[in-house]
Amino acid sequence: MAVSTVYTAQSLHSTCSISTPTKTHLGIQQRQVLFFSKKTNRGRVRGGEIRCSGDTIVIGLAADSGCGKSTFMRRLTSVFGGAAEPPKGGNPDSNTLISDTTTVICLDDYHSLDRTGRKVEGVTALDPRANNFDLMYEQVKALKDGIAVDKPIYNHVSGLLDPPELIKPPKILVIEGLHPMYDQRVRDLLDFSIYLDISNDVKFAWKIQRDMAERGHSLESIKASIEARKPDFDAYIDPQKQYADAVIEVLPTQLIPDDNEGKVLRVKLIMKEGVKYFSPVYLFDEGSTVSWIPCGRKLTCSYPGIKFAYGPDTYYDHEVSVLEMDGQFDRLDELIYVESHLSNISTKFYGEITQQMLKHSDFPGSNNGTGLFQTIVGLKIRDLFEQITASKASATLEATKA
Ligand SMILES: Nc1ncnc2c1ncn2[C@@H]1O[C@H](COP(=O)(O)OP(=O)(O)OP(=O)(O)O)[C@@H](O)[C@H]1O
Ligand SMILES: O=C(CO)[C@H](O)[C@H](O)COP(=O)(O)O
Repeated sequence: MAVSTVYTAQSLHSTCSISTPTKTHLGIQQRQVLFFSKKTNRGRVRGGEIRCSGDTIVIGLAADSGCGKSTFMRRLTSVFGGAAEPPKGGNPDSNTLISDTTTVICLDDYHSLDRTGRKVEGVTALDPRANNFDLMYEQVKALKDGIAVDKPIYNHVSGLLDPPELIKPPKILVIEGLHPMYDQRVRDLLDFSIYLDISNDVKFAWKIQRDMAERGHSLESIKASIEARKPDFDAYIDPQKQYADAVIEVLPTQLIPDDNEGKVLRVKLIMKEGVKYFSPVYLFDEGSTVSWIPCGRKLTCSYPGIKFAYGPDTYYDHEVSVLEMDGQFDRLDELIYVESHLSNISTKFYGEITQQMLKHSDFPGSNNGTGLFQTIVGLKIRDLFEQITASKASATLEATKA
């Protein structure tokens, strides 16, 4: 049946269309509703069907394991205020984090093979054959359409697939994990996508630090696990960065010749041009090529100092703007000096980036470009969300007037 008019009902918090041939006004339509299910977001009206699409925006965050996704998610959630918690009263090993505005689901939950299954089949978790992309697509689409889903849980403690958990459509759904941009159907549902591109040397250093200190793994077993994953990482995970709207690339510093300590990092924020609702951040002058050493009277820098760069470039044949920071901050409160030279940062007040960075100074990467750029991307996502919401609201208003 053809959709002929747009229906808005305050109780539904979504935009709904009715397949009736007559153009009707809100009051009449409310009398026409015969049945409506909030679970499926569908119902019947006299002479037709009602279908609602939700207001959920979907963000994809791709990276290999141990590359800072959880840290990034904590920064993003904090931009919206409120803490993110696992679903109340649910599975204690749930991978989901829910706050007032955001729900973060981990795509490991769509592993179709559990740990034993992968061993038997001889595949890694990065291999598409170990993941259920049909279900991932159906459930992300349902949530985007405002429909709750029973999502499976992959239990990282037991290595088994646990009974599903109910996920309701949030304002912002973040799908984070190995493959948010691998399947074109899922990719097409994303309103914005991010790839955390950690160079091999840095990834190795982070993994050793975490898996040895926190998980009791030996150096040899960590090396073996990284080597075993590498071919599948190169084949299935890394290529997704070509689709990302923003890439945070983490490399060894260039400020220390032949550095092999991996403590000082050079971080690039690669921002695609022409993405709807996203205007890349710039330093001093949009579109110019800039190199800036901010150390001196207003920014304290110990060895090896700090260097920023900004300029246009191409990335996988796309036009991009790249902002780069090499080095680390000695005093986070002085970050305001750098912040005041950046534009298009989508802050709500002067110094918001600095405030966010100070608030989470204990998070990994708070003194370097990883923390700074993750915070900036968080602010850009808030801005994108506000723009999409405003544009949907005005489209609905126009449609009800028609
Ligand atoms: N910006 C950073 N600077 C330094 N170390 C970092 C940074 N981000 C993450 N790490 C290190 O990497 C480890 C993994 O980070 P995090 O838990 O955020 O990654 P993840 O991608 O969510 O991992 P997983 O998918 O395996 O759960 C941290 O314990 C920390 O040691
Ligand atoms: O790449 C991963 C994503 O986090 C994990 O290795 C994958 O999910 C398998 O988990 P586990 O090692 O706990 O069985």
